[in-house]
Amino acid sequence: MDKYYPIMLDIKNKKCKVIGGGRVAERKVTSLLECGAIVEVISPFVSDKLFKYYKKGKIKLVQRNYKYGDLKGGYLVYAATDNEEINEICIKECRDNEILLNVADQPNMCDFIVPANIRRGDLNISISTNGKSPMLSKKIRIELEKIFPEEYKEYLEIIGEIREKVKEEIKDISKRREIFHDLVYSDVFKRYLIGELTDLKKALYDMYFYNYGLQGADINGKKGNNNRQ
Ligand SMILES: C[C@@]1(CC(=O)O)c2cc3[nH]c(cc4nc(cc5[nH]c(cc(n2)[C@H]1CCC(=O)O)[C@@](C)(CC(=O)O)[C@@H]5CCC(=O)O)C(CC(=O)O)=C4CCC(=O)O)c(CCC(=O)O)c3CC(=O)O
Ligand SMILES: NC(=O)C1=CN([C@@H]2O[C@H](COP(=O)(O)OP(=O)(O)OC[C@H]3O[C@@H](n4cnc5c(N)ncnc54)[C@H](O)[C@@H]3O)[C@@H](O)[C@H]2O)C=CC1
Repeated sequence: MDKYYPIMLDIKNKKCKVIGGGRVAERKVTSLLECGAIVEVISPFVSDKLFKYYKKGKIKLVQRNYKYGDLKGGYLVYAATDNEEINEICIKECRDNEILLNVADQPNMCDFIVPANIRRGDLNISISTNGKSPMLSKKIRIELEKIFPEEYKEYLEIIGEIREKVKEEIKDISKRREIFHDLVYSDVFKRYLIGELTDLKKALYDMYFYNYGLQGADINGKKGNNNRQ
């Protein structure tokens, strides 16, 4: 049975607490900030980057050792010290208060683990090895970044926009599904990536209108040619 259930969690404006201020804490804090969390770091010493975050008002800093009680009100907690005693107290506090916990150096004590992640606008690709090899997660992330370039952001924006239109304009669910299939499986985006097309938005809209708007006099019936694969 898989221990971990992958979900996309909305942590905007949620209080997330990180114990420790080293390289690992820094990585966790950075991704928490990217998702709009309210971040508090508890650590006697913090890295330069974390101190900059504090100076810019991006995080709250409690500059001392962690003690039981500090995690009150936390939504997610990360223990990123190199200290097993601290982990133990923190684990107890989180268990007592049903707070979800990530322990950087004790995967067996984690309620959740952090995957390697690629963002292309609203496209999110996460990779996890269930803790077996974070280095492998990182390597796969780097490989996938080449396969899924930045342009996916724009592509997804456009097909998301067209999808909303289709949902409004076309009542027949199976027809809608066909249109979404064609938008995603056509070679338009591939041609844009290799420079054969310059205006992606126009090409995708043209495809939609040609196949389902202008050509099909009856929007739910007749259909023009499409590039179904
Ligand atoms: C279980 C987990 C818990 C958690 O942290 O959530 C965990 C645990 C541990 N990591 C360790 C080591 C390393 N971690 C990295 C990197 C990352 N670690 C991340 C996640 C996770 N790490 C979770 C599982 C993810 C999964 O399921 O695959 C990533 C993906 C996400 C992130 O942290 O943001 C991020 C890559 C981000 C990116 O670049 O894309 C590197 C690589 C490097 O530093 O270059 C190394 C050194 C090489 C190696 O060991 O593989 C150690 C041993 C420490 C020691 O040796 O003492 C432990 C503890 C243990 O295993 O006992
Ligand atoms: N999960 C992951 O992705 C990885 C985990 N690790 C493990 O994570 C742990 C942390 O790694 P690094 O950030 O590189 O270590 P680090 O030594 O750079 O940072 C540890 C931080 O903990 C703080 N700290 C120590 N005692 C504390 C206390 N009582 N209360 C609050 N803060 C305290 C220190 O001030 C320091 O800022 C290590 O045990 C390491 O083995 C290491 C690499 C990756």
